[in-house]
Amino acid sequence: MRIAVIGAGTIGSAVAKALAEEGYEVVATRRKTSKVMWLEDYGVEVSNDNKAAAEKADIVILAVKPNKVKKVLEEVKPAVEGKILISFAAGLSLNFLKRLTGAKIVRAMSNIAVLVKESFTAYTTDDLDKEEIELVERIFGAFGKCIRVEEEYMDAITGLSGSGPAYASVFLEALIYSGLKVGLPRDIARLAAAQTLLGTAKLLLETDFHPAQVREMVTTPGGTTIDGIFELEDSRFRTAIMKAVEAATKKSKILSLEIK
Ligand SMILES: NC(=O)C1=CN([C@@H]2O[C@H](COP(=O)(O)OP(=O)(O)OC[C@H]3O[C@@H](n4cnc5c(N)ncnc54)[C@H](OP(=O)(O)O)[C@@H]3O)[C@@H](O)[C@H]2O)C=CC1
Ligand SMILES: O=C(O)[C@@H]1CCC=N1
Repeated sequence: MRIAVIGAGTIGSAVAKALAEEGYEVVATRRKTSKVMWLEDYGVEVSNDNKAAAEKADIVILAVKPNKVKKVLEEVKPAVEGKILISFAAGLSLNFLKRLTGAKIVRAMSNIAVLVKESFTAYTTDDLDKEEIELVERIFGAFGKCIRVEEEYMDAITGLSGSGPAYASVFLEALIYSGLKVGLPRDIARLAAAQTLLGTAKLLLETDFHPAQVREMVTTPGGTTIDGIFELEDSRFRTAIMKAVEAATKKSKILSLEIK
């Protein structure tokens, strides 16, 4: 199975590395190839020839920015005819992508945790048979967890879990920073913050606890946590997160309108 990753930038290079580590034959393209020569250490072939890469591949993954998709698809159109084409471009619909190629389209949204095989990938398609779905899910399995969803959810997924590592990182940065404020050394603050977020996420994934239950379990009456929660509520922390996800979702929706 040979996979071409077109657009080996932030997410494309992470995807190429993850697939190569899983044993797939991978070619990754971008114009400034010097920036990703490190991928060769993982057995990835690096190239600046999208057309040749797509021609030789069984499956093509598109990881260029949304505003570059049209140009790249014009270039590789004959080469991807009838092949599975997975697009990671935010906002671009199945219909938009289908109008540009005769490929079997999968619209997907992953996140940067591909780098540690803990990504969340949601995808939608109406072109693939059962075997092809299995194939695509095996590919996404190299990145972490994956689910198939209706296309109507893809913009919301983009706003929540595609962009999510950025929100989580802002929260982590704030936790680490506050650790410094209350006197912790940097390395201890970093470890305490990251492990706490990881542990809490695991609690949700491995038990049936609702986050509100976890919050209640931690909040000892008259104890320390309630003083922290009081400050968070006063700062409308949950409203801020909801506004962030809503704004990113809206942006995903307008991207395809902008790139008509
Ligand atoms: N970053 C993330 O966490 C996520 C991003 N995405 C999606 O992935 C896509 C890429 O995002 P991101 O990785 O952040 O962006 P980057 O800018 O880091 O990567 C895009 C890459 O595309 C390359 N590129 C541009 N034009 C061409 C071309 N004609 N042929 C081949 N390669 C080209 C660029 O390299 P060069 O200039 O050298 O050609 C660049 O490295 C977007 O559509 C985004 O919506 C999806 C999920 C998560
Ligand atoms: O910011 C972006 O547009 C991309 C899509 C999801 C994460 N990064």
